[in-house]
Amino acid sequence: TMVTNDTGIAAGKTFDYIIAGAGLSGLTVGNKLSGKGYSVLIIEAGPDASWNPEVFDAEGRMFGSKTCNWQYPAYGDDGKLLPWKIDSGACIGGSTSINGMVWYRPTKAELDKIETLGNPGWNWDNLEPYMVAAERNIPPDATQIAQGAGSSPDVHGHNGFINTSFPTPLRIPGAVDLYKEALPLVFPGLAVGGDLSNRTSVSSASTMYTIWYDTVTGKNRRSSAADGYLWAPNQQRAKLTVLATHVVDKVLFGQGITATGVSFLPANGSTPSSKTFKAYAAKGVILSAGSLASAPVLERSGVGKPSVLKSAGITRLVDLPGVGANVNDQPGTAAYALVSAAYQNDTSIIDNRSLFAPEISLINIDELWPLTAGSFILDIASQKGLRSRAQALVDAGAAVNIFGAGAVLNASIDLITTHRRKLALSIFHLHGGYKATYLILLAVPIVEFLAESGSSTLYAAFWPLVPLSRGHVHINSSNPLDHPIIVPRLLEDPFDAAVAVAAARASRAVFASAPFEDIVANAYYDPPIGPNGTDAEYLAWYRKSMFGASHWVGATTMMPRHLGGVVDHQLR
Ligand SMILES: Cc1cc2nc3c(=O)[nH]c(=O)nc-3n(C[C@H](O)[C@H](O)[C@H](O)COP(=O)(O)OP(=O)(O)OC[C@H]3O[C@@H](n4cnc5c(N)ncnc54)[C@H](O)[C@@H]3O)c2cc1C
Repeated sequence: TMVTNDTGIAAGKTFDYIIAGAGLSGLTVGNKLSGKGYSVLIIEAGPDASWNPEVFDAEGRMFGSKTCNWQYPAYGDDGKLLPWKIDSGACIGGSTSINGMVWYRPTKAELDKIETLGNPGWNWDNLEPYMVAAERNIPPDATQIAQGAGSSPDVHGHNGFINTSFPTPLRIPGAVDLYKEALPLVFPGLAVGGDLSNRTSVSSASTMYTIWYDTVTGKNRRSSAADGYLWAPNQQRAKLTVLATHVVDKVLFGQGITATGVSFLPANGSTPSSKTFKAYAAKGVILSAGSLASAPVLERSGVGKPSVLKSAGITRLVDLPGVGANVNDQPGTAAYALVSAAYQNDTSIIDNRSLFAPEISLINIDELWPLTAGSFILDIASQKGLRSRAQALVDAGAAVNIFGAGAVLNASIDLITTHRRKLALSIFHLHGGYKATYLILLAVPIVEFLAESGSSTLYAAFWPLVPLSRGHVHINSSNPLDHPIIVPRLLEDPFDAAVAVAAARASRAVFASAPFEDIVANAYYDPPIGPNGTDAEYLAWYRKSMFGASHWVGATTMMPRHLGGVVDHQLR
């Protein structure tokens, strides 16, 4: 495999495929296509940082580091800069060179919904073999198992390219024990286990990461997409070229809007016009510049929302308003409890390691708002008005699970998912408040809850997992070296706000629970909002302290065009 910064390797040349972005998607697809004998050029804006311990040492990275990080600015609706920046990988390996490395599988219900959204074939049964093929799972050893790690071998691959394992040694086993005890008290019904990839029976477990333990150096090492698919000695390819430190400007189009190649330029220039080069693709161009950069490439190429293209002075080729719309990330924050003096130096409770989130929980809606007699879900079920309204939605092709009088109505979920914001709002109007949204979110976890330790604290980081709020990313000019304008609009939707407040309250309850009695000196340390704090107080704090959880999706959505989609089920 050729990895180079030399423009001449690509300028004016023709390849079977050209790929924009050497991150998770670009490297994986580039590896597979070149492995089948196609000539492939991957153009990556960032450098090769394989030498950098911040990238290869799994614990070498500090939170907020600028190495290999775009740190995109984020804006409010009012055009003002937000106080936090957006982390996104900016070197070979993309975000897998800087991410939290947390590894677990989605549920079948979640994956199957991608298909019902209008994407034939995108379901659990078809995707599961690829999950198996990607992974080389290293089971926990006896010490790790004794400390709460577990492994269900049949929910892992064992011969793939990405190493996954528990860290050596496991982090804060004493505190994790307490978390495992306390979490089900606060989230009744939460199933604690050892392996979070076993999603049929486990929703809280010690964390596995995309890492492997190097016995020579005694360090945990990051297993990035580059590690698995580019640098690995047994993955070298005669026909794969990676051009680093070059930015893809546009896709070149021929007749019938067929992609014929790309224009690109060195990443360190400031005026693009004089330094733009072209490379040609005989079979296809693949955009994999990440969820916040692929949409801008499309817009610069003349594909997007007409008003955006017009104000950037770009000639329109395709009117596709979904480009850059529908952006969403999970709004995260963290709440801290002060650890009592006696435990301040106990490394089984508090440590200084930078592997994120030793225990992770995925909270279902009925664990956040328990389903008890008299709770709103039973109220809703007994309300005739909602039943008939919901029936109307079902008749219109919506997917609604209505639990009432022992009956469960299930239907296609097309409409409710694709228009879920609209339908959620119409249900709101019927019943007021967010509670009715319960109807459409029963099947998937709605909060991710990470149990952690700080320097003198224990803390929980958390976020609504399926936010209904939507933001956008668009170009501001035709200059490919300018950052796009990203407007996240986190926590705009009332349902997201309700989930956020409930998660924040629950985090305090965890540290105020009996298992933490001896360990915690102040469960309400930061924020200093006590047990009687109002929802408004919690929400105000949440909005002030929140950041994007770095799981951005949506700007080039795969779904039918009439629903706002950008690519079809074959990613075209
Ligand atoms: C801080 C952080 C923590 C995360 N934690 C986790 C985690 O713990 N577990 C998990 O599963 N996921 C995590 N993720 C998410 C995961 O890493 C991403 O979902 C995944 O890497 C996305 O893959 P991608 O190929 O779409 O984009 P990326 O991997 O980001 O790759 C995109 C590449 O395109 C390049 N590029 C951008 N613009 C251009 C251009 N114009 N021309 C050429 N190249 C360009 C970028 O430099 C980058 O290398 C995290 C992400 C971040 C940022």
